[in-house]
Amino acid sequence: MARILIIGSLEAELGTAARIAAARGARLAVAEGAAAGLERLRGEGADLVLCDVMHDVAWLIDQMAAERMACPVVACGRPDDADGAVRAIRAGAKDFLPLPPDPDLIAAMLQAVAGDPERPVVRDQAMASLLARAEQVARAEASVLIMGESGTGKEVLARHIHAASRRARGPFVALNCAALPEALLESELFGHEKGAFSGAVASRRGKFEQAEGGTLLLDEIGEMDPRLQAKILRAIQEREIDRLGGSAPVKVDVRILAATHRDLASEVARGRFREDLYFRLAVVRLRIPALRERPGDILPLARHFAKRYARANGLPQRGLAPAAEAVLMAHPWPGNVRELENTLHRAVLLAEGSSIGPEAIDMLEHLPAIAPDAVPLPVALPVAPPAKPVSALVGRRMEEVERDLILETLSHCLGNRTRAAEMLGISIRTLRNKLHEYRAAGVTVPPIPGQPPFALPVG
Ligand SMILES: Nc1ncnc2c1ncn2[C@@H]1O[C@H](COP(=O)(O)OP(=O)(O)OP(=O)(O)O)[C@@H](O)[C@H]1O
Repeated sequence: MARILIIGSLEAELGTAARIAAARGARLAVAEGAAAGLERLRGEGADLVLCDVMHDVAWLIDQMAAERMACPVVACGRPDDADGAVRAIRAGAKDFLPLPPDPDLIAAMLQAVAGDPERPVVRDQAMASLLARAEQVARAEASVLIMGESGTGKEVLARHIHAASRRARGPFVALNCAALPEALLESELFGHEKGAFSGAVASRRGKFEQAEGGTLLLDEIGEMDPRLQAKILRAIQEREIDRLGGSAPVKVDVRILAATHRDLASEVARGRFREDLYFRLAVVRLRIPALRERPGDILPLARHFAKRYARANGLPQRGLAPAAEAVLMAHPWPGNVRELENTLHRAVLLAEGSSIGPEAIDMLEHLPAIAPDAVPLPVALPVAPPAKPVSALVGRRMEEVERDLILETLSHCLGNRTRAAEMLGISIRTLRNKLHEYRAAGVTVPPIPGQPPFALPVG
């Protein structure tokens, strides 16, 4: 369940955004202004902040950075307030949500921060027995280590364990340990006292305290620095944590789930992961098979995503043609469920007939990530439909291929930045920076839907 902090008045159109988010299961908190919002973030944290551009978004973002808070901020305002939008984006807002809000955009934002609230789709026997085991261990209090390749559904499984546990009514808090530099990760996890570092003007509770009575997922734990590994071990063993700069430990009642795509046992053997922490975390180990190891899940998942993305895009529901099913079954899915999801998202947008045919199944080739600040690429660049093998791209410059892919994806998404970034597996900010570069080089960029092309010069 996503925890959203809304900064602004609910009487205006922001209230509509709040109602849509609440109807989709988000847990809401409201603050009247940026200072009050910051105060709530120090206390309870949030997965996402929606801030009306009437308030000082730039101050809020600066303050959050100074206090080492990593939560994304989305600015909201009238679509004709281009100045407000530009200011907010320049200040570091992740996105601009035009009001009145588009329910699909809110759904996409919620999904991006909190994953899919639905039950995992499972058909293959390998996965069904894993799910049964997960439900069985959910009721215990032991830590669980979830292993599996990237995109196999580790976070989905963690949420399922939380939902099936006695802590289901408590919060589920997730933190990606690979996404943050060490200092930021430390204060995200443990919080800090006033004066702990130069920007710490007030005390703040970290994720451990925010997850009180619930579950904390430490995603990509294999990437964690050994110093922080020691602190996590202490939190599990002693059930208490130390805020940065704190003088007394704080008791915490939190169940820890950890996920990794690495083979942690061999990380231990290489001296890169603490053995004692490994044994603490791995009381129960669940390994999610790669999608190619559970072919029985491919078509049920594909149908599920086809339905979901048709609904999200306001398109008619279409089934998969047998030839399209054959293409899906023949692919090895190195990017696992996330790759399948992106493929079906594209297919729903590309399909033209009464069913989704093989021509709409447009697999991506797997090349190394290009953008250095992109989120780990679940499916990599560039596009190579079956009729255009990757060899056709040989001789072209990487940045040129990347540009074509980005612009093409954006026009498939009818200019919708949030969806395009999601499909490309990069952050909205990376997408925006790229578009800005292209525009500066004189390339035509599809406008934001419902806005004139010049309204938002930053993309
Ligand atoms: N069984 C499933 N049913 C429905 N959706 C799924 C399932 N498994 C994965 N997904 C979807 O696939 C995407 C990737 O899943 P998830 O983020 O849980 O993978 P992950 O293994 O945690 O990835 P990473 O290692 O990159 O963090 C998500 O959008 C998720 O909703």
